[in-house]
Formats: sequence, structure tokens, C-alpha cells
Amino acid sequence: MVKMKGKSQSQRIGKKSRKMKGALSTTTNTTRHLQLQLGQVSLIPLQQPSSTTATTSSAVSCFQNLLDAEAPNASSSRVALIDNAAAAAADDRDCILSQDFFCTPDYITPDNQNVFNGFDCDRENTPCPKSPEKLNTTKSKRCRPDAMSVHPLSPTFCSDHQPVVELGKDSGTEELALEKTIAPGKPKAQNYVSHSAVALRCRVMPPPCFRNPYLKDVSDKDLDPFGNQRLKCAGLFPAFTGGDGLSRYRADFHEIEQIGRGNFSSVFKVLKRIDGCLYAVKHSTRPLRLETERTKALMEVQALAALGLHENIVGYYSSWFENEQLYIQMELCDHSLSIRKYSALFTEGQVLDALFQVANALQFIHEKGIAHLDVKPDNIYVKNGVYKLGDFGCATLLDSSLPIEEGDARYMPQEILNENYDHLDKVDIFSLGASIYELIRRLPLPESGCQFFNLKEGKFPLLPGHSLQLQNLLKVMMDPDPVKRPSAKELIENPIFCRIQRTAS
Ligand SMILES: Nc1ncnc2c1ncn2[C@@H]1O[C@H](COP(=O)(O)OP(=O)(O)OP(=O)(O)O)[C@@H](O)[C@H]1O
Ligand SMILES: [Mg+2]
Repeated sequence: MVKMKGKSQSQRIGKKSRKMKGALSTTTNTTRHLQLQLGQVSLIPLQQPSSTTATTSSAVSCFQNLLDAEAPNASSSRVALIDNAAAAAADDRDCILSQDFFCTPDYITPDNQNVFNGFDCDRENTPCPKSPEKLNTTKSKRCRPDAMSVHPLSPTFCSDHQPVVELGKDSGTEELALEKTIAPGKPKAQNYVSHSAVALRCRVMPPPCFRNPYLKDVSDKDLDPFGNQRLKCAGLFPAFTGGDGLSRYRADFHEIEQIGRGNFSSVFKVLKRIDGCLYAVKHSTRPLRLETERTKALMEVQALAALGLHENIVGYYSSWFENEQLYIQMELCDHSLSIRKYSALFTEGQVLDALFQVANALQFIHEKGIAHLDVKPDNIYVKNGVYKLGDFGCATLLDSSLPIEEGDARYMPQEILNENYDHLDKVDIFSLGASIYELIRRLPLPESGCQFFNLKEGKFPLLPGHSLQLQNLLKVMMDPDPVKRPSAKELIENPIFCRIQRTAS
């Protein structure tokens, strides 16, 4: 409780009540009637005026507002009072909910919370959202003209898309109205699953589980027994897809700035509210409406999760669907090696360092039976001098048992453009060679023409300032015959890397 100087808060409130009663004594019969009712409703001005005069006038004007609101008959005045009481109650709830917001598990957090806490999902960008503006009940009246009020925790609380839910009109009590799901005498809509029903189901059922195609040794029976059926209706679950309900992104993270944008996604630097640490959160830029689109998008996180931790692979923390978009929480890196954004010149030592570290990442993922298929400078990130392979959006299984979607054509070897998928691990080796070549030259790789095809043949001009040993290594990595390219394991065993190991030790 906030202590006030010299006097307790209740003493001050008592003083204000007495002043208000003084004002009441001069009013009409109607006022006395209202005064009786006010005995049960505390009228406390929201803002405490500094001077005594201001306090009195505030109390009077507050009372005057109630008088103005009073309708000719008693029941409507009761409605006005209930509305004000409900609004005050909503205020209290809002204050509590703005705290609860951060600690309640998704599937029990009320949906439509953003509606009544005044939390603007688009513009919210503050670490600690303030308690919302007081909502008056006009809003519920506009949505539901015949309703007295709706408990905001109810799934039926005012939403533009709410199906009709009739409320009890208990004129004899001043409690907040109890909701009745079906109005007596009204025909029940057939074959219609109400939004509220879905919201309710979301709260009692956890979201579905998916089989990870990159993990071979997990049997289907280890998964959620309803998984298959529920995958089909995953898009129906607001808590799962976001819907118009709670934003897990907004609830859990404070967005700091956009740090990247790919063809399919945007990446943001965020602060996780609960642990105070910085992360990168990537989300798809267009909605994933179809089950096939969601399944495809999920493969990126499934690959990351199946791989587990490696120093040279971007760390993966968590993922979820929201508003038909897939969100991926990752380790935050300093920048990518994109030559459009990062223009530093690479010495041979730095080039070898980057090559060695990414080759380590490739060895790790190839050993787990996974190919990346989109190795390029944009997808190699740096954090404190450590290179990390990221963007597993094209990852697939080496045995070609999963669909194959090749990455950026500039970094792809000829065989994959010819749809020969026999040596997918060697595709990554070619792409790494092409990436290093681009980093050395600081010029974007050609997208077509003679040079484009020459590179696919492993033919490129000399690289001044770099050792022949390195240039030969790049040529063999970009050999048109995938079999002649070294594996990632062979690559990291190349004696050329003794140089950087010597420097490091
Ligand atoms: N974990 C991260 N830390 C720092 N920056 C990142 C991170 N993840 C992504 N980025 C930045 O965001 C950019 C786009 O990310 P990403 O490549 O994953 O998106 P995408 O849409 O899959 O890309 P693409 O167009 O290559 O398919 C990256 O090039 C990088 O600059
Ligand atoms: Mg990318």
C-alpha cells in the first residue's frame, strides 16, 4: 500500500467522502435516491487534485456526471451505475492483468486480452506497457446493444468477430451480467463452431505436436496421440496461430530494431522480457495459410532443433506460430557476412578462419545426415569473431527423402540446377567455395552470363594477394564434379588450416 505523508490513504478517502456528502445534501429527491445507491459504490476521483477546492469541485463534478447519466426510470439509472462500476472494475482488472500478462501460460491466458487492455499490437514498443486507458462500457454496448455488460475474462468479451451470445438481463441484481450461451427462443445456428468455442478449446487443449522429419529414431507413439488429426486443424487454433488473440511475440519480447530481411522473412533484435537477454527473432513475412506452407516452414526449426548445439551454428531457442506466421527465436549475432552490408576487406588469415569454421559447421550437419543447401555470405553470421551458419530454410536430408528446395542459384553447383541430388553434401562444399570467392573479391557473384557458367566449372581469375594454396583449394571445392570436391571432414583436415591453428595457439 502506498503510504501518504502524515495520513493514511483510507483517512484521505474518508475525508473526500465526507466532502462529497456535503455536496449531496443540497440536491433533489432524485439525488437522494442516487445517494442511497452510492452508499455501495465508492466514488473516488481517478486523479487526486492538489488543492482542497479542486477536490471538492472534482467530487461534485463526478457526482454531477452521474446525475447527468441518470435516466428517467430507475432501471436505466441502475444500468448507468453498473456501467460505471463495471468500468471501474475493468480498470482494476486491467491493472492486474497487465502484470499477469507476462506470467500466464498461453493456453490459459484469456484471448482478446489485447482488446481490453488497450495494448496496441502494432505500435507497442515499450518495455513495460502501462495499464490501459479506462474502457467505458459504450464499447460493449456498441458491439452488443442489448447487453448490460460482459465479463472481460469471458471468451465472449466484445470482439468484432464475436458470434451472437445472449446475456442474461437480470434487472434485479447489480452484479455484472452472467452470460448465457444461447438465448431462449432463438434458433441455434447449425454447423457453426463459434469463435468462443474454439478459444475455450484452445485453453483446455495444448497445441499439437509435430514429428521431426530430421530425427529418425523417434517413434510416432512417443508423440501426441492426437497429433495427426490436430495437425490438420492447426490453423483453427487461435492460440496456436495467433488469430486475434494473444501475441506471444509482444508478450514475451520487446522489439528493439529490425536487423535483417530475407526473401521470406524479417529478423528483429529483441529483448526477452522475462530473462532480460537479447535474441534474434525471425518471422515469415507472408501468412502461411496452407498446411503445406506451414509444414515447409517448420522444417527450418525442425532442422535446427534436430541438430542441437554447435559453436558454428546459430543457436536455436524456440519457435511458435502466430497470426499464421512462424516465429523463430535464435541466438543474436553481430552481423552477417553479406557483402552488401559488410564491406570489410578480408586478409588471408581471416578468410581461412571463416572457411575453417563454416567447414566445421558443415561437417557437423553432414554427420547428422542434413544438407544446408543455401550456404552463402548472407547466411553466415559473426558473433564475437565466431562464424555461425544460419538460415536453415532450405535444409534437407542427405538421403533425399525430404523435398528439396535449392537455395540462391548464384552459389549452387551445376548438378543441382540439373536436378541431380546424389551428392547433397558436396553442394554445400561448392557453395562455401563460391561464398569465400565472393568475400575475397568483395563483388557480388554474377547471376547469369559467361562468368556465371565459368564459376560453375570452377573457373575464375586469379585472386591477387592470396596464396596459390588457397586458390587451389577453392578451385577443388568448386569442381564441376561433386565427387572430386572434398568432404567437409577432408576440408578441415587440409594442412592449409595449420596456419590459423598456429596463429590461434
Ligand atoms: N540470428 C541472427 N542474428 C543476427 N542477424 C540475423 C540472424 N538471423 C538472421 N539475421 C539477419 O537477417 C537476414 C535474413 O535472415 P534469413 O537469411 O534467415 O532470412 P530468409 O528470409 O530465410 O533469407 P533468404 O532470403 O536467404 O532465404 C540475414 O541475412 C542476417 O543479416
Ligand atoms: Mg537468408
